[in-house]
Amino acid sequence: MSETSTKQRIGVLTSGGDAPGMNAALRAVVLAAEHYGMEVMAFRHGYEGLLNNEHVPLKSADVLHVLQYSGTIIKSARCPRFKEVESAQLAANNLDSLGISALVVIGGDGSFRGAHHLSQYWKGQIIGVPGTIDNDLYGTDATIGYSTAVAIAMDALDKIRDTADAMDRVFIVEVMGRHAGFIGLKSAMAAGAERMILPELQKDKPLTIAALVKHIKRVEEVRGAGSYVMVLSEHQWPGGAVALSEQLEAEYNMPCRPCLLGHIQRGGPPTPSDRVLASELGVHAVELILQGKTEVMAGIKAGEMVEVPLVDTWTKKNPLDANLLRIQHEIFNPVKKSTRS
Ligand SMILES: Nc1ncnc2c1ncn2[C@@H]1O[C@H](COP(=O)(O)OP(=O)(O)O)[C@@H](O)[C@H]1O
Ligand SMILES: O=P(O)(O)OC[C@H]1O[C@](O)(COP(=O)(O)O)[C@@H](O)[C@@H]1O
Repeated sequence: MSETSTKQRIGVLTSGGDAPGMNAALRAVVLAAEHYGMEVMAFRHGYEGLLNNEHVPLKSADVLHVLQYSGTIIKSARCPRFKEVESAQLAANNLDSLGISALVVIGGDGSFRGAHHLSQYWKGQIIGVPGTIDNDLYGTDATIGYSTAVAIAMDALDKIRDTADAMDRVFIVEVMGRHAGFIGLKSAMAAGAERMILPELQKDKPLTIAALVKHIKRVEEVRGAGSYVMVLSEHQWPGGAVALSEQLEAEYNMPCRPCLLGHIQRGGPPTPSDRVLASELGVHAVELILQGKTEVMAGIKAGEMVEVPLVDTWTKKNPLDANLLRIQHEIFNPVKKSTRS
């Protein structure tokens, strides 16, 4: 506690890959904390800032008009050394020296693992706020940033469709989500893609070029010449969309173009859904602190605020939406089961 203040002091940081809406979550944490008579100390550059004592007080004036921007005003980082015991001990000492009694970690599953690691050496409260475009955290229907990433991917897919249609071309559009196909599935459905290759589906039935070519040809037989747009989650093919499209051309003489969306999916104005989700979850995190909770993630389930044990968020998995998969694979697939071999 600072000498002049008797207010409860809480810490906050953003960690891992930045996600659209993180600023809205920060704003919500700061406004809620002030509302309840607490003060906020932010650590810049995620866990790096916690280790380097790179901290800055955050007041409501600092978070005015930030919720419409992606990125994070306190910066984010990946901090591999945080896995070490000495790092957690150092972080605990730094938090105690600053009189911080609770820490809000805005990030993904790695950041929550880091929070759990810290909890082994620090007695303060720790609350997670799900901030990742990948939507791969158990216990919440949505993570902050996911809606924006899907909207960006859909917008790109719509644009690709225009040129693909004009030239009767095959396109492979690579989207983010190293281990999770949520962005791929939702954007593929939203944009009417002919095919999607997602990490979860790859486990049962890995993609082969022969199967892909067969599907492309069957679609052409059914519909006539036209466009074929495929959504490929990153890391699902050696060399990604570029290598796959080169192989299609070289080995099957099938003109194909790759398009990598990459970090575009993490920028631009967050969608209304992400802004509102981040606002609700940021306030919820502060209210969980007031309730004395620790080692939980503030989440949302069927419109209700929930708290999820931090460990569950990465040890358990949300499956891909089975109904969306069924519709994509069976109802929207131009190639019907009876004609597939
Ligand atoms: N097992 C772990 N123990 C301690 N810290 C971890 C652990 N896993 C991840 N972290 C910390 O969390 C940071 C963010 O994790 P990362 O997986 O990169 O992003 P995200 O939180 O978005 O999933 C890492 O750079 C590291 O500092
Ligand atoms: O920005 P980086 O470090 O290149 O990481 C890219 C990765 O970050 C993400 O955008 C988000 O992942 P995390 O939430 O795990 O950080 C992934 O979709 C992508 O694979």
